[in-house]
Amino acid sequence: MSLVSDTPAWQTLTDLANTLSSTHMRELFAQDAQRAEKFTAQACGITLDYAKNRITQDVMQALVALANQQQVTSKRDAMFGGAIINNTEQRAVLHTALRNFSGKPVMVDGVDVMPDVLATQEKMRQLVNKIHSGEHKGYTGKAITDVVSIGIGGSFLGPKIMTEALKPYWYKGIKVHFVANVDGCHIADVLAERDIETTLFLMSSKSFTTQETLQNTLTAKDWFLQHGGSQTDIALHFMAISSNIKAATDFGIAEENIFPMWDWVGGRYSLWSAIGLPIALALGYEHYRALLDGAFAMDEHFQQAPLEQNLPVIMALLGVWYVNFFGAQSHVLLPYYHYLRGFPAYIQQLDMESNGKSVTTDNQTVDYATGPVIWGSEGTNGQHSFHQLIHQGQVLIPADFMLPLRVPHNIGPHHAMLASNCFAQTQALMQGKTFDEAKAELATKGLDTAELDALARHKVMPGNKPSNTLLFEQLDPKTLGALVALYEHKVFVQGAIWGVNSFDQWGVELGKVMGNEILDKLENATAPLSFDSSTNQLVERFRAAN
Ligand SMILES: O=P(O)(O)OC[C@H]1O[C@](O)(CO)[C@@H](O)[C@@H]1O
Repeated sequence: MSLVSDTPAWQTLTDLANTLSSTHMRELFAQDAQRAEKFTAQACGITLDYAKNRITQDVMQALVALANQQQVTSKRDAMFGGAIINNTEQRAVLHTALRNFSGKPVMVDGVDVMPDVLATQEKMRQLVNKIHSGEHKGYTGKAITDVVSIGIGGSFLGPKIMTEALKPYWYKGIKVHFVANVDGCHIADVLAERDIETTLFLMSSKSFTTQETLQNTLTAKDWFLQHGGSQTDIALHFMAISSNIKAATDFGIAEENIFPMWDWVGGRYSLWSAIGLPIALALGYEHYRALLDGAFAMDEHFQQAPLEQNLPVIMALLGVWYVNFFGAQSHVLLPYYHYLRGFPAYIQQLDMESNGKSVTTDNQTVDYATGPVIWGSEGTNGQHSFHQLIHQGQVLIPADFMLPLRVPHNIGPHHAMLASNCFAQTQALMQGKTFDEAKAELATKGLDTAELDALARHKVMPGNKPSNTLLFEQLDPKTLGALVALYEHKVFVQGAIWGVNSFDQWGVELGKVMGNEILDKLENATAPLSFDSSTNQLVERFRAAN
C-alpha cells in the first residue's frame, strides 16, 4: 500500500492549504454569518465549536474524503469488533469492551470477554462498598481512611487525573493518594503522612514488571512491616490490579486481592479497567459507573454519527490538517476549569505514546509527521505565561479550549470572569490586531509618527491562530467519561489516517533496558564501565558521591 502522503486525497489537501494560506479567518467570518452554526457539532453533553479554524466547507469535505480513503470506519469497526489490530503485539484493542453496556457480547479469539469484564466490575463495586461502609477493616480493626495508589504511566495518569477532575463528587471519609515516580522523595512524602492502621495500598501494573511500581510497592511493604504490620496483615492492606496474576501472587499479593485486566487493554487506555479502582474508591461506585457510561455514550456516537458530525473524527481531521499541511509541531490543551488541570498531561501520554511512530502497520517508513507535541495547563494561568508565544510567536500552535458552562460553586463573579477570559483568548487568537488598529489605539498617547509606527509594530497580533472550543454543561462524571473517550477516538482516527499502530510503544523499551544496565553499574561500584565516555563519566560522578 502507498503512504497516505502519496495519495490523491493528500494532494487535494496540499492544494487547498496553499490556496487558503492567503485568506485570514477574519475574512472567512466576514463572508459567512452562519459560520459558527456550520462549524459546531454536539454529542454526549459536549459542544465543539470549531469555527475558529482555517477551514472552509471545501476543506472539511476534503478532510472527510481523506478519512474515507484511509478506511477510518472499517478500521474503527475492526477495533470495536475485537480484531487483532495491534499487529506488532498480536493483540486486540478493546478498552471499549470495558464500558460496553449494550448487553452485546465482545468476542476475542471466539470467546466473549464480557462475563469477565462484568465480574471484575462487580468485584470492584463490592470492595468500594465494603471500604466505604467500614466493613473492610485494617489489621487493628479500624476502618480504611486512606488509599495509596502505586502505578505509573497509564496505571497512574488516568486514575489520578480523573480523580482530581471529579473533586466535587468525592466520597467523604476516604482520601486517595498517588505515587508514580521511582524518585524516593515521592513515596517518602506520601508515607510520612499515613497511618499504617487505616491505609490501603493498591498496586496498579498491567505487566507487573515496571521498575518504578515494583520498587515503590516494596518500599510501602517494608514501611508497613517496620511500623507494626505483620506478613499476614498484608492481605488486609495490599491489593493489586494486573494482567499478570502469577507475578502478583509471587510478589506476595493474596490471589483474592488481585483485580484482573487483560492484554487487550493498552496501558494508556486502562482507566476503564480495574486500574480505575482508585477513582471508584474516591467517588463511590455509582459515580465511577457514570464515568464509564459517558465513555460508552461517546463510543456509540463515534460508531453511529456521520463523519461530518462525528466529534472525534472532526477533531482528528483538524489535527491532521495542521500537523501535515501547516507544519504545526505542537498542540496546546487549555482547560478553563481548575479541577481539569491535569488533563493536558493525560492526553499527552494518550496521544504521544500512541501515535509517536515512524513505521506504518505495513512496515513502511513514513515521510510525514504522525502527531504533535501535546502540552498545556489550566486557564487563566497560561495567559500570564506561554500564551504570548501562541499569540505573537513564529510557530503555529492550534489550541483546544475547554470550559464547563456551570461549576460546582457560586463564588462571586469568578466563573463569568473565567469564561470571559476563555472566550476572549479564542477571539484574540483568531482576530488578532492589525497595524492600523494598533496605531489607532496609540493615537492619543502623544507619540510622534516614528515612535507611533515603531511601537505599533510590536503591538500587531497576526491572528489567524486556530482553536477549538469545547463546552460542557458541567463536568460531571458522565461528561468527563465522554470527553476522555472523545480524545481516545480522536487519536485512533489520526493513527488510522497516518497508517500507524496506535497501540504499541516500542520506543519506551530501549531506555528501560539501558536503565537496568546502568543500575547494575551504580550498585556494583567496582564493575568496569564500557559505556560511551559521557555516560561513563556520569556513572563515575554518581559513584563518587554515594
Ligand atoms: O501498567 P504497567 O505495566 O506497569 O505499565 C505502566 C506504563 O508503562 C508503559 O508501558 C510505558 O512506559 C505505559 O504504556 C504504561 O502505561
